Amino acid sequence: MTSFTPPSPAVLVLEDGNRYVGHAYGATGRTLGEVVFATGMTGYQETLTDPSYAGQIVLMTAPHIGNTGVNREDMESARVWVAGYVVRDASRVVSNFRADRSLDDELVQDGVVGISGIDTRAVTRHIRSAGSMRGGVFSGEDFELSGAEQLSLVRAGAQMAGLNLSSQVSTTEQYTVPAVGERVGSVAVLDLGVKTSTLNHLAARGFDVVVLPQSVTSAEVLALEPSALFFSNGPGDPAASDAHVALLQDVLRAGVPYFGICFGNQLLGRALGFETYKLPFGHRGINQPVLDKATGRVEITSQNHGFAVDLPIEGRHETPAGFGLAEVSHYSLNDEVVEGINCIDIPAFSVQYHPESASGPHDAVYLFDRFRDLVTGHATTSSTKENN
Ligand SMILES: NC(=O)CC[C@H](N)C(=O)O
Repeated sequence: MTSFTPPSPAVLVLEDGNRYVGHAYGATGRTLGEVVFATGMTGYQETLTDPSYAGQIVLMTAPHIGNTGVNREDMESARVWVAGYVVRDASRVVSNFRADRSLDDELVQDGVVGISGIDTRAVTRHIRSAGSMRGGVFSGEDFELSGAEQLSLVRAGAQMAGLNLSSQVSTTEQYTVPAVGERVGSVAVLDLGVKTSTLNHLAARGFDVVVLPQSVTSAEVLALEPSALFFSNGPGDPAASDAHVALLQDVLRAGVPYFGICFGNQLLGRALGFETYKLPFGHRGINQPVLDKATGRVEITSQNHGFAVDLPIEGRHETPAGFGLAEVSHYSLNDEVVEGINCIDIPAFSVQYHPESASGPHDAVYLFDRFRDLVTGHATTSSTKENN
């Protein structure tokens, strides 16, 4: 006779007092973080291993999660980074030829507390109107805590606004990913939570990719004499990253070409002297429409951000930090949030979305070619200047 073990209970508690009871999934215990929703219908493994999600309890709107398991090739970093995971229906069967373990096992291995059986549509609709907020998932013994105790733990948790998380996700040692094919130069990458796909895209454009810890100084970056500088995506509030902003300003003043993705776009905005602000519930998904103003082309993009640069989408703007003119190159067709910055007078640009996708459509991959062309074009211009 087989015996049925009922799933053990878990609860998702939001800081406004809302509670959603479901089943324990992944590691058992307690976790706190900012509750955000992600709308990608595919690609949960890439989402979970994107370091930008550190400190966040991620809720998937796709109702069925885990069916393709976890495999080695789709890791965007060495581990799952989300602080917690909320799903509707956790697949009990792994069904993919590439899978080498289940998502449940992966979450347990990385100590990530999750919850399944949640009406994720209801939570998403609530967050969409009330905004992202702090929350907690409680299972095992922590499920037995009183509702009041759970709520006070949630309310004592860190707010995402003002949080610097770079040191939690960055490499501590410098390492290099060698250029693939014909070498065009080297790019210094500030690892603020970089994804593997991004490094591979840069290497595939002929760059030796020198990945640097987030604690590096501008003097150390310049001593490497890189052909270009790149700032990655990453978790936390860009307004709490003053040291990275100062580093970027120093390197831009030295004339080094720059490309930034997501956090790297927000930090370029700040380095130019503009402000960033927190969005009500952010953009997280793989079908976010963005307009490329220069071409009029609409790109369907992969996104994951809760903050944005405060800059009018029309016109060119004098940069308060003295880097000449800058303009918005791309903006969101959903809500006109800035999705890209182009500098007119210095060789620097960035996008708020994810051209490396992983997961998501490949519409924006041309930006890596644009970066290579900026660097090689720039090298030609400087050597022409030197020759004259
Ligand atoms: N993916 C990212 O780089 C995210 C940037 C920043 N942490 C945000 O939430 O907006």
